[in-house]
Amino acid sequence: MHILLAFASLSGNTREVAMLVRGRCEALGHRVAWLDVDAGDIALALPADPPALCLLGSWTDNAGRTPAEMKDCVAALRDRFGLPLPFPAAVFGTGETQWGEEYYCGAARRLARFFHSPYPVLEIEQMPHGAADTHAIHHWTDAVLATTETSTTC
Ligand SMILES: Cc1cc2nc3c(=O)[nH]c(=O)nc-3n(C[C@H](O)[C@H](O)[C@H](O)COP(=O)(O)O)c2cc1C
Repeated sequence: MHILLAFASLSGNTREVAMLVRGRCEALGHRVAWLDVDAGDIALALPADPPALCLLGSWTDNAGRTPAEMKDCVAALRDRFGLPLPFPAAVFGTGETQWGEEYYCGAARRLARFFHSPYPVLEIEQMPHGAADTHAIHHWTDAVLATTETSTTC
């Protein structure tokens, strides 16, 4: 499958998760377009053709909010492909429970709601630590890919 992986990362935690997700997708033979939304003009970096699947990753800003750069990415996706998106979106995020359960990974939860994501949200506390987090990331990626492949083939 052709997959778009777009992420926002202020200090590197979400980028680390994104790298593990990309590695897993590529190991399973998928083509991943990598989009760091902080790196420049998002509209220019978006692929012209719709991908089979979009993976969105974000850190969470103050009190459960979506960072501005990720909001720009959402607007660019809307402008390029229309809403609802003609492909599914799966969302992962990093956050810190010290902000309170209601705000923990709030951006990832908001994005999943906004795009009516049919997948569970992957939530990682700060950066991925050790085998348990790596396993959770691989398990989530595998489940998203398997569900998408099942729903796009007959
Ligand atoms: C100003 C600020 C506000 C934050 N607010 C929240 C929050 O409401 N909920 C949360 O889960 N994490 C919050 N965090 C924590 C970050 O989302 C978390 O450290 C994340 O892993 C950072 O990811 P990054 O390294 O990819 O930028 C906040 C961090 C900062 C700097």
